[in-house]
Amino acid sequence: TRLPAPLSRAGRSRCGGCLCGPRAGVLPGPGRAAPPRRRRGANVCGDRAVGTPTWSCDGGVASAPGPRGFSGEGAATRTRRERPGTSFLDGRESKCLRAGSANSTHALRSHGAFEASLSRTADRVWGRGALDSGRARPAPVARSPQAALGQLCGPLQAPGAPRKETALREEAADQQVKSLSSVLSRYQGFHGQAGGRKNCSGRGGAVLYIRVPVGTLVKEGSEVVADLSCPGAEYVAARGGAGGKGNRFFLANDNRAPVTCTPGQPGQERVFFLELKTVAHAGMVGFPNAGKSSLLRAISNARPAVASYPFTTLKPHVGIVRCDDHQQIAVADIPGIVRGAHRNRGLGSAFLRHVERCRFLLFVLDLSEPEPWTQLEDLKWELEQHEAGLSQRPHVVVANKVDLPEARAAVPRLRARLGPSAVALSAATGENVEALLLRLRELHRQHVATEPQRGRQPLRG
Ligand SMILES: Nc1nc2c(ncn2[C@@H]2O[C@H](COP(=O)(O)OP(=O)(O)OP(=O)(O)O)[C@@H](O)[C@H]2O)c(=O)[nH]1
Ligand SMILES: [Mg+2]
Repeated sequence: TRLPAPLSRAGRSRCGGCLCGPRAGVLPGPGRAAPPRRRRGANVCGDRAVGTPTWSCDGGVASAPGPRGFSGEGAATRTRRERPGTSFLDGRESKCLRAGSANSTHALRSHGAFEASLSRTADRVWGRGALDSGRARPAPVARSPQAALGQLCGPLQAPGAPRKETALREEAADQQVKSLSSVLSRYQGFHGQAGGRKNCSGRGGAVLYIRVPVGTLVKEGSEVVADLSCPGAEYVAARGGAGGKGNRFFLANDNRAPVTCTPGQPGQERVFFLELKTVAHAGMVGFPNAGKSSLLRAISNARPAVASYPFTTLKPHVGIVRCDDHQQIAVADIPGIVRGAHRNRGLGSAFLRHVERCRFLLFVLDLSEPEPWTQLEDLKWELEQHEAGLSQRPHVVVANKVDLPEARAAVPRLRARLGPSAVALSAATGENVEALLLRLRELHRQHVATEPQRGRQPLRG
């Protein structure tokens, strides 16, 4: 009659007289404790099938495929351990293996010229080497993109653990980038390195910068998470997962030669929508054919298209006006607005978002039209429909085409209606353009005096 195997202190049966715990090839179920680690020199047992996670009492077992070197149930001694790889953890050495974190980013550009969407999927890199018990199994992480959205994958490392490998994904506002067309449709981050021998930590993954134009709004769903409105502004879009723990982490009095490591955690997965709002000091607002593009050509080096048909300009152009005192004023030529634009007439009001960022406005009226002052009322009405208070920003009223006889005749009536501050000029001939530049300079000076100093935002909080 075979006697039942003696019980260990933990209440588990020993096999073959050695001190090992559950038999190799058996996964510890819920509520069942992981096997204790074997002291050096203790007996080893366990049969195993290749590809099945297994345990041995000394913890020197890898995930699939299973390690070699142990065979036979109840084998009394271990004669030699074969290394499954160059970085296999040897029970006689203290080494640190770490898993790098990995991330990848997808971007889907939408139809609009100023919108793009970014999404990321997390990748994972498992630690090389051995996993020996349930304790070393990685925590389950959400796999579906929806479940993983906004998730910072991987727990923070315990004190004393090797340095966390973190890969950052960032967006940086760059003045050299003029549109979102340079933003690619997919980004993949850099992996952290695996740890090495002699207690060496792996190098963290490098920072991947995505350069976007100044004025980019970063949205996550409908929520605005970052407003990169000043040069050099940065936003950490996604963080890499924490690195794995090397076997040094598992060093204990009863385990002087740990051969356990943990894998790195998957990185963060987030989906962004990028929206560009043109940033300029002054925005030119007017009806189609009022002469906005012609005026921008007259006061700056910008060369927007000019034609005698409405809606020549379909996207904003920014020109730089250089003043005598070396100040530079950015002036944006906004596509024409018609009555009912807020009800989607004409080009609609989508591009009015570019006006939101302008510190002051130039209302450009076509003085050759009958009753040009009504244009001003309509323009202000449309701005108010888009955003309350938008029409109240500091502004200059510009009456264009004064070179035409009917326009010149309308100047006194215009002044009577709008006051003497309205600037009557001709973009075509350059008549009285200096008066507009002086007004621009004055508005810019007021803006600089009132605008709070905004420096470069910190990279990490
Ligand atoms: N006579 C005269 N014609 C002008 C003047 N400024 C512009 N024009 C003409 O007006 C027409 C429209 O000029 P644009 O500069 O394209 O007008 P716009 O406001 O940019 O028009 P959209 O881009 O459609 O909104 C062109 O045929 C210009 O030559 C001006 O000062 N005098
Ligand atoms: Mg134009």
